[in-house]
Amino acid sequence: MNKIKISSVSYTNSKPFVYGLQHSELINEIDLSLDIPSDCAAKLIDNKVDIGLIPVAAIPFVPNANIIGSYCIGSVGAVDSVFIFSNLPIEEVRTVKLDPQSRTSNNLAKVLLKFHFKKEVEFTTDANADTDALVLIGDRTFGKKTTYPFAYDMGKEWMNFTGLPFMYAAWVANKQIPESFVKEFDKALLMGLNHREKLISELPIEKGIDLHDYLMHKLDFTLSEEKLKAKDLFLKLITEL
Ligand SMILES: C=C(O[C@@H]1C=C(C(=O)O)C=C[C@H]1O)C(=O)O
Repeated sequence: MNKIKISSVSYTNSKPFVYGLQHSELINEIDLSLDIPSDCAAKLIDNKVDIGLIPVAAIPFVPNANIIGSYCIGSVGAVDSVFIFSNLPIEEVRTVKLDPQSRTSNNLAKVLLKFHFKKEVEFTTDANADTDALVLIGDRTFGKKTTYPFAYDMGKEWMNFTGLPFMYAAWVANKQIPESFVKEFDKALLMGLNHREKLISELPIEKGIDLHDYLMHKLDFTLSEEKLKAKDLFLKLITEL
């Protein structure tokens, strides 16, 4: 049988999932690559992989997209790695630089600025642009909370706005995946989540982030009804931007 091709996120947030996959029997049946989120999405859209841990904002662009399994990358309130970092208070921000590695959080920034903060701002993808604020996600945010005058945690702001948790990335397939595989896949992911304490003890200490708090409490990996509701609302709001 051909191996099932899977693209997972290369950031610390996904290490429990990767640990579970790498330490299960399933590793012999899959071809696992680790990519930045925008590449996870591109690979799934281009059918270079069968399953991807992809930004939820990219789901509408995946042919035959179906969310599989019981886990995701989410948070119930603050997440500690998805920020608008700013030189000015949000009320005064006029220009925002987007993060090329992101699909969800760039759109989340647009949704929050328009519907929550009620601001019309200019967005740019030009890496060299000098802007009032910028979107940044993943490990590159570690330690930066205190280097900018203002740091807006978008998981927290989404909660303030909607009262809902948030789902940043979901396991999505672009074709029907056998149920028996999904069952084993879920088992491997859960095993990884259950080994977080061990995994954390082996991670290098990062300045400016409490990795134990991040992986055990800030991130919330359960694909709950509430997170699905948040995903639907988020995708609807994107169409109204
Ligand atoms: C919590 C995070 O969630 C993520 C944010 C994503 C995005 O903005 O597109 C995609 C995948 C996840 O890695 C993070 O990267 O810090």
